[in-house]
Amino acid sequence: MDEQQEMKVKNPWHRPHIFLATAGIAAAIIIMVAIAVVQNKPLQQKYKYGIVLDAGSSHTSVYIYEWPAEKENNTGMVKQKQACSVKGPGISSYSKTPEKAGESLKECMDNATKTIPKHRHPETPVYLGATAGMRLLKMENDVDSKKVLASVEKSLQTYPFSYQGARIITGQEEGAFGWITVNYLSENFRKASRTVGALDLGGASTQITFVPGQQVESSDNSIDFRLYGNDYHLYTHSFLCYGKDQVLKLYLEQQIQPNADMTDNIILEDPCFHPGYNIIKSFQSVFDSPCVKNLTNSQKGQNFTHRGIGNWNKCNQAIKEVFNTSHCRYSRCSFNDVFQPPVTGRFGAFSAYFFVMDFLNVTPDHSLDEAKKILEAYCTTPWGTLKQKHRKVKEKYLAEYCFSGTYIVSLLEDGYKFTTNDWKNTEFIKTIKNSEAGWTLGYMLNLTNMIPAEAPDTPLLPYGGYVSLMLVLSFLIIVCIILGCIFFRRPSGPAHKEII
Ligand SMILES: O=c1[nH]cnc2c1ncn2[C@@H]1O[C@H](COP(=O)(O)OP(=O)(O)O)[C@@H](O)[C@H]1O
Ligand SMILES: [Ca+2]
Repeated sequence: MDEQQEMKVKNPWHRPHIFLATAGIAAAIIIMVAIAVVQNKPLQQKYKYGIVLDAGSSHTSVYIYEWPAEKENNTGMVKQKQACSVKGPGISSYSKTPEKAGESLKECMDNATKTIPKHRHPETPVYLGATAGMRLLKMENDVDSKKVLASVEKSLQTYPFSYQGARIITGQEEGAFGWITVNYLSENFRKASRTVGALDLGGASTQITFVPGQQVESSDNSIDFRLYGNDYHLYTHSFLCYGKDQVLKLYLEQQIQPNADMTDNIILEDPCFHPGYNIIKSFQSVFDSPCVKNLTNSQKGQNFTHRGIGNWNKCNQAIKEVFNTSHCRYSRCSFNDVFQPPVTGRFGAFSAYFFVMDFLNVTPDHSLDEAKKILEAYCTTPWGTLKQKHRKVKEKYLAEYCFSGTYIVSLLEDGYKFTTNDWKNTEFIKTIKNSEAGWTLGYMLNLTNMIPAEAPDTPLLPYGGYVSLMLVLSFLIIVCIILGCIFFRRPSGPAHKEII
């Protein structure tokens, strides 16, 4: 055999079965790599969007939510993309200039137009829900409240989105949708875990919602949902006038005891305000709501001196007076003759609960007694010292944190009958996984039917597992074919002999 012939025989590529095997493995590797690349390539996510305006008593917020377009019915998928705080007061404050209510939304709605991709605009729903500020305005003046709603409606209809209506939501809706939001974001529905109760504190009303351990005796307080294959029977109540701004009016009304011939020299020595706090206020500014009594015209023009004395014990005692516990037509009540079963389980307390407790640095690690000590120290701090220390904090908030914090503790303890253990089970929260806790998300999920009543049929394997299994099986089949080729190929010809 000459040298050239020997080279030819020893070159493995000249043996078809080795060539076949190598080519097969290479093909398998290329296919696997190709699939892996396609699989891991960040697919261009297709998102859908929804907008909810929370028209609260003190201000309006515009929330934009987003969710992957293909997974609408999967709980845990909808997230808050953006929140925009509308400049100026809540829409109910525009009762005498209703056209300004609609105008006030412009900046945040223009923002939403920029944030949401243009091709999604026509299918993006927009909802406006107004809460207790508008409930009170409606009680006071139905025509004015309709004008305000018409004004915001007109403004929202000028945008390229799918306008779905502006309305005053009920207190039950506010409570129930807040509960849905916190449990949806905590994935308690999907995992069928124990739910958490929801506590919302606004400026004009406050809500408590939880799954009770006993029958709800009053139909007004009962609400049922079937979510993800489970039935939930909720207890919920909304106390109008017990948000932190309106309850301050109730409290001041009790403190001032106006008489028919009020003089200009009335001085209110207030234990819930700081020593050194001394401000002249008009009676009108306190008695300007249906939560408190009507003033005569002469009383309306008069002023009083609001003087702080910073006495936490007296403040706490005085606040308890806003809860009427003298009557209860049910087996048990919270206050004001409202049925309430004993609280049970964990609670998430949001909105003003969070703002106040966050400012006062009260955390779930503090016991109820420690929280009271912190409040006592804060309430007795002179007003001048506080203003020096917190120059950037709005003066109105700063002056009212003593009252609001003491009210929160009293609402939980004296109002809802929280024990020290229930307090430990309560967390003050602003957001869950970057989405704000509040009624808006639950409201949108409900109106868009995004939480299915029944749990969807889950595939045997998750998508990732399915792809991996298919890859492994394909690889094994290819290897088997190649081995089969090698194994069953009859050894023949001189080339084969010469290798051995
Ligand atoms: O930073 C803050 N510190 C203290 N209170 C705040 C802060 N931001 C908002 N608030 C208060 O939270 C409450 C929000 O109530 P909202 O306007 O939602 O009323 P509603 O829910 O009763 O209609 C108001 O009392 C408002 O003053
Ligand atoms: Ca609110």
